Amino acid sequence: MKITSAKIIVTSPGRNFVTLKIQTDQGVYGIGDATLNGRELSVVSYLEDHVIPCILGMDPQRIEDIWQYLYRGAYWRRGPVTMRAIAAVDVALWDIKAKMAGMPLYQLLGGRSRDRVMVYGHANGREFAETVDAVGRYVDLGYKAIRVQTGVPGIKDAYGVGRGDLYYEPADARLPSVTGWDTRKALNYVPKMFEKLRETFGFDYHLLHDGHHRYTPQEAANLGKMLEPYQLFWLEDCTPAENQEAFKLVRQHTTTPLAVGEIFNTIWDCKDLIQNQLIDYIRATIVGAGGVTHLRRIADFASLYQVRTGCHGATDLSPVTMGTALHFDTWVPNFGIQEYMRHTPETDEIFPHDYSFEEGHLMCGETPGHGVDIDEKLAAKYPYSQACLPVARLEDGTMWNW
Ligand SMILES: O=C(O)C(=O)C[C@H](O)[C@H](O)CO
Ligand SMILES: [Mg+2]
Repeated sequence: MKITSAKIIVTSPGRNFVTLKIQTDQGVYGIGDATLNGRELSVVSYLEDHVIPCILGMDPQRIEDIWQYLYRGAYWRRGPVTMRAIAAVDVALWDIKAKMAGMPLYQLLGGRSRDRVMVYGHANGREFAETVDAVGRYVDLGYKAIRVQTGVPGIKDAYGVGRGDLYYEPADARLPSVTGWDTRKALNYVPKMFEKLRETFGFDYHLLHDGHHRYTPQEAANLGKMLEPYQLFWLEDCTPAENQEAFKLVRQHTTTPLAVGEIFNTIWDCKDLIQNQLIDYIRATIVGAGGVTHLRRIADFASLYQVRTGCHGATDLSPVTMGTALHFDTWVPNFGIQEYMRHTPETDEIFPHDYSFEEGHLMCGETPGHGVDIDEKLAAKYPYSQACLPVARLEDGTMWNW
């Protein structure tokens, strides 16, 4: 069996998506997601210039070998561009293998570990009342777990707020727009928000919060401690994780569960965090961390330390990643939760899929493969349009982490 062609489809139904379609000499094709929000064309170039020429003629059944070839063979390892390109190939090959086997992907991975996959949605508001209303809408939609971000008085465009409710989109301008940050103001406001939410909705719902890399380890420890009475499912990205040791300080001071990893590319980014049990949930995802082949390696390693999965699932990950992640989540023994921000109806139309939502859970379908396809004619109607993620500055103008 041979790979006969590989084609890249860029489409922008409100946001950019990069999809790789691999064709074989047996007439079976597979698709993979290669979207890197705000840097889409860099992955397109990496695929076109360096990856596709190498894989043409290879045997698509040799998924592991092709993964190793693309990872080791480049000599230059890791990084978001390289690992997304590898992920796109890997997912397309798993799609092909599962289609050839006539099985939904989760069966190839080892079969079902659960009936359905608990997901969390994103609620946000500019202040308390609006945020409480937003959470209420998610409760009405049936969600059992809700990530909550709130505007903070005095902070311009606080992270995760005011960029859409069901269809959140942070990449909003050709050049990065400038948002603000003030840790003191956030620390004053965020715990009060969760107090209000627990008063209103009780403790039956899972609540989550994303610090989006804004706090120092000491500040993150303080936040985690203040949030303890509200029993969060997790506090995400409470401090930047390039220095994995930084989480020791946070861990020593709080029992609030910690999640990290949506920007991780390989097992090496989280090795110390996992083996030192500094986190509870690993957020690495299919498209970000080298596809099914590598994410499985991370999850298996994490299982040794009782760290559970919580795959990134923002809308900049296309339905191809969501569909594949749901097969992965259905199989993976140490599953925690799956993030689920809804794609717009236009996006769903371009990417027909067989997964479905019910009572706060997603279910993958039984179609052979990962269950997601692409309508190329429709995709062509939405040409690429450059959009960048914002940046953040402190009040005195200092650059901070967005
Ligand atoms: O979904 C999350 O937890 C995020 O932090 C979303 C990111 O800001 C988004 O994926 C950036 O493109
Ligand atoms: Mg996040």
